[in-house]
Amino acid sequence: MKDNVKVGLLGLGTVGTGVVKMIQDHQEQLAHRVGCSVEVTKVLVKNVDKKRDVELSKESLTLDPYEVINDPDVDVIVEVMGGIDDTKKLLLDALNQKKHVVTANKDLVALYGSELLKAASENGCDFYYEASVAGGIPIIRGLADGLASDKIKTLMGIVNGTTNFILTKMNKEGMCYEAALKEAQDLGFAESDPTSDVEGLDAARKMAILARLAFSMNIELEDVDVSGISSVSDSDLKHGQTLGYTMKLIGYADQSDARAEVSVQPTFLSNDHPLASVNDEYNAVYVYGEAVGETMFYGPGAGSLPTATSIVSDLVAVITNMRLGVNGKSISAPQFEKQLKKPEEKFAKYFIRLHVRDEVGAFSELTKLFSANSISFEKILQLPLEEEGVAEIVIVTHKASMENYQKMQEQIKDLAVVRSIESFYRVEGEGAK
Ligand SMILES: NC(=O)C1=CN([C@@H]2O[C@H](COP(=O)(O)OP(=O)(O)OC[C@H]3O[C@@H](n4cnc5c(N)ncnc54)[C@H](OP(=O)(O)O)[C@@H]3O)[C@@H](O)[C@H]2O)C=CC1
Ligand SMILES: N[C@@H](CC=O)C(=O)O
Ligand code: NA
Repeated sequence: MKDNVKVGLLGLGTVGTGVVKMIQDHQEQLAHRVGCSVEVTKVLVKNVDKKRDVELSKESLTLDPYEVINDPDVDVIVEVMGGIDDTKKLLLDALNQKKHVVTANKDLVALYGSELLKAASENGCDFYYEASVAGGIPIIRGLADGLASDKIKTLMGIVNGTTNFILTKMNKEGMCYEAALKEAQDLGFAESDPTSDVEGLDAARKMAILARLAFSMNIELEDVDVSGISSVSDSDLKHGQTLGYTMKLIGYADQSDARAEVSVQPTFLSNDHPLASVNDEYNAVYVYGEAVGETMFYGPGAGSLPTATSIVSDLVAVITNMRLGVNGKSISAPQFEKQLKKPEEKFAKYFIRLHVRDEVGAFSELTKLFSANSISFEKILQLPLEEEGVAEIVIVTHKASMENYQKMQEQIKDLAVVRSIESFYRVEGEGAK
């Protein structure tokens, strides 16, 4: 075993800077853990003249990725530059050069994680990606190691800090959506184009990665049903609060009878669900295992040092494997063939807010339609609106199948008493699993 492991870094931005700081500041502890020193020797950047927050020799910076990847002295590549297709090519080239890879890149892992893991194993290399989901929370390791003995039934995650920050500000401080988004951008949580945060794509990528691992099935990004928070209104939040719910953007993954469903959608959580009190930019993943029951992983989902913690812990794992001579030996292929639930196999409760004509028989029309589709009411609110002759009705249903909801949604538009369907949200977290 070498007495000095050399790391090539692709990217020296928010996360890359944290990685260099941690390796430098925790050197003594790292050396004790892995039995050798660890050093960042080559770093890819876009601009070598930019002022950096860490001390690195100017000669270690390069504009050419292949100066890092082809360097025979570099043992491990840490990818913290972002990007998809070009970055995938770089990482495949690195693996083919027998370099181990650690990445924080959720966009890439969600789309090409299986391919990269396969290439790693064929080359006898490690490919680790803890930082790609929920930044500093050890959720990948939690599923892959901590809960390896269990059968995971359900995952529910708040895995996007930006949307959790926005919803918390709207809920607790009455801030408007636009102002809350601006603050999340100013604080640096949001992606450069925040559309992927607010429309749920960032969370969908993370849920695809988690569901693939938890269910050992090749779940792909396109298997995730996605909707974001951009149309959540103050009225929805207010009615939710009245009924004892908190709105969160929830990534939901569940498997029953070897069939999986994965979605990301704004969801009303019962206030007593543990995820309901995860606020601001924090992330959390609730995991229900058949044997263990309920567990929850909580912490910072982004940020320089939290994310670097996961990267450097992955480095510790790679170097430990080097010492033991077992790199690339972990099983990466999924155990099960992918099977997804059909709409008639997906069950949930829903919150529905409608504007209806306030006239005799309106309610009985609604009741007839819901019961024709085998959907029963659990909670109902009716409130007058400012406009004469129009009332707002909020219904929370008992659990029913997605197939029945879809039929009801199609038919409700044709009811003469219904003026508009204002919103429709999943409800979770009430009652036993
Ligand atoms: N920020 C966070 O909290 C989290 C980020 N991630 C992921 O980590 C990765 C990095 O994120 P972050 O540190 O925030 O990103 P930044 O934009 O802060 O940093 C990107 C770095 O990569 C360099 N870079 C980017 N493209 C190229 C290129 N084509 N050639 C050379 N250098 C390049 C930039 O160089 P230069 O400095 O010269 O401009 C910069 O140093 C992303 O995949 C992100 O999704 C994951 C979890 C949390
Ligand atoms: N934009 C992301 C950053 C981390 O992945 C988020 O808001 O969670
Ligand atoms: Na993580």
